[in-house]
Amino acid sequence: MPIDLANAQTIARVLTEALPYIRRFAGKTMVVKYGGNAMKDDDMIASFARDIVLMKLVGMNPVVVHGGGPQIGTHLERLGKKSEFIEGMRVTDAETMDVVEMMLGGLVNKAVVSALNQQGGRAVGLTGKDGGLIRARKLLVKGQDIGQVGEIEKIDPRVINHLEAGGFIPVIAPIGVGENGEAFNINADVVAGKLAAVLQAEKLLLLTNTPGVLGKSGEVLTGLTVTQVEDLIADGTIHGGMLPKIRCALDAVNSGVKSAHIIDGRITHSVLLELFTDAGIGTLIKG
Ligand SMILES: Nc1ncnc2c1ncn2[C@@H]1O[C@H](COP(=O)(O)OP(=O)(O)O)[C@@H](O)[C@H]1O
Ligand SMILES: CC(=O)N[C@@H](CCC(=O)OP(=O)(O)O)C(=O)O
Repeated sequence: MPIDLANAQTIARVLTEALPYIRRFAGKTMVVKYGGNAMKDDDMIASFARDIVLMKLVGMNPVVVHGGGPQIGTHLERLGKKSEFIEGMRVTDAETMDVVEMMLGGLVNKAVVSALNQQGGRAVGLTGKDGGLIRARKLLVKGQDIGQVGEIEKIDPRVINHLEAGGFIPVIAPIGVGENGEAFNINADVVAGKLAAVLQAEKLLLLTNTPGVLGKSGEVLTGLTVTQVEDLIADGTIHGGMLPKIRCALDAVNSGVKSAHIIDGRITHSVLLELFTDAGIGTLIKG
């Protein structure tokens, strides 16, 4: 079959345009948080997996932290349990904690691992219990006990470093371990933010189900300062699941992560669009 020269040249042009970004980011750690809302179907997961495997193959070190809030919710409903959220955190009794550990550490983690391996990656799934990765203690939300919800006490990144050195892609479920070996449910954004800080990542990418942080008229906000964010929280423009996201993005950039991005994980190849274009997509938060 004769070569379609125009098409081949377009592919060559796209590849060479990506070259400066590939050079800039080679060897750099990128923490990518993949929210449960952005993994609604197999095509979405496959497209995400291709982006991550490509990042790895061109020399970056992607570390994936996944959520699974909607998946936990669906399973709890099947069991006749309704969830309550306070400040974006799921109130987690003992029975809910079992479901969280089953869904995040089991089904969701393995779906992401499997999708990455299907695309030619070598992914390894972990929870914060593995290798003592995430040490946690009970989180009190405004002084209130909301069950087995954890805050991070310490991250020991050695297991991640070993995996990276061996060419593996770590895929982390946001479950922490307490001092007595008990499991804690931790918001995935919080885990991603802290991990990005500990690893001194180049970027923290938070993939969700909105085009970014939206203002009052539905416009995508970008280049937000701490004061602007506090105002948007105070007047209710930022609420619910966006609260932990924006807070951990700010914490990450204040702890040395070069930039944090809240992007639409429903868009095909959103990760590559963010990494390989000057303008990027979604909401950028810089230190
Ligand atoms: N200002 C805002 N801009 C965008 N989304 C917002 C805002 N305030 C609240 N949200 C809510 O936050 C949600 C994203 O958080 P969440 O549902 O926890 O997603 P994920 O599962 O990706 O972590 C959005 O779908 C939206 O309902
Ligand atoms: C304490 C807390 O709320 N934990 C979350 C953990 C999963 C998560 O964060 O998932 P998404 O990123 O998909 O929202 C939960 O139980 O839903």
